[in-house]
Amino acid sequence: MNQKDRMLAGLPYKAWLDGLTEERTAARLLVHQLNSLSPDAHEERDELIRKLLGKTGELVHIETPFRCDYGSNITVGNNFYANFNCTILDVGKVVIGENVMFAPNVSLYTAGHPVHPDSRNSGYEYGIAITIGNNVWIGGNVIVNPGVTIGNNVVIGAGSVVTKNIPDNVIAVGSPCRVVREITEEDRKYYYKDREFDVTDYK
Ligand SMILES: CC(=O)SCCNC(=O)CCNC(=O)[C@H](O)C(C)(C)COP(=O)(O)OP(=O)(O)OC[C@H]1O[C@@H](n2cnc3c(N)ncnc32)[C@H](O)[C@@H]1OP(=O)(O)O
Repeated sequence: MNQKDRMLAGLPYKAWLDGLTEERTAARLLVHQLNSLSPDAHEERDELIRKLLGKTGELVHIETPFRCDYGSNITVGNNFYANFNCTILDVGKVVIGENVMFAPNVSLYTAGHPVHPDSRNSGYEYGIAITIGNNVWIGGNVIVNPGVTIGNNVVIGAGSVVTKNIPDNVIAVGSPCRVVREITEEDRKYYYKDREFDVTDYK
């Protein structure tokens, strides 16, 4: 296995060997182009995002600045929105489902280093895949750590550090992020706390 195969398999690998530095440089050039676009350059932005990311659904809107390591290890489903300053360290695979929204400053870190200083100084590091389900809203300033899977129909509260898997149909918050409650049919009525929808095209 070369270092890229090791990286994508979640094994310890060296990030500067076997063409990985060159791949990151190529991605950084695309990211730089993306982040330098005029806000009204909608088509160019869409094209660059599709060139940068591995696979993308139909509607994908990423506000700039956006940062990632490779881009090619990120798969995004249909109807994805990321607000300003999203950082995805995709040395491991990142799979994002359909209808997913990120608030500002969301960071997905597949990358990490051994905790023992001697092991860390060996230069070996790792990437462990992150998976995010369908219909997920991630609040502002959330960090998702290596290896985490977030289920379907989940809300992650602002400022959370997600260190463990989160099941389907829940609200989870905090550092470390923990489930606070299930999302139920009762929630359908409200748009914010106890404020009910007053519109006719959605109830
Ligand atoms: C140079 C670079 O760019 S690196 C890329 C960026 N990557 C990162 O920033 C990842 C940083 N990694 C972390 O935060 C990791 O969680 C580490 C290294 C601290 C994990 O250390 P470990 O010894 O494996 O801790 P472990 O995962 O077993 O967690 C122990 C407890 O601390 C909690 N915990 C772990 N990390 C955090 C955190 N960052 N914030 C809050 N709680 C945390 C866990 O939930 C767990 O809680 P519990 O005992 O209540 O279940």
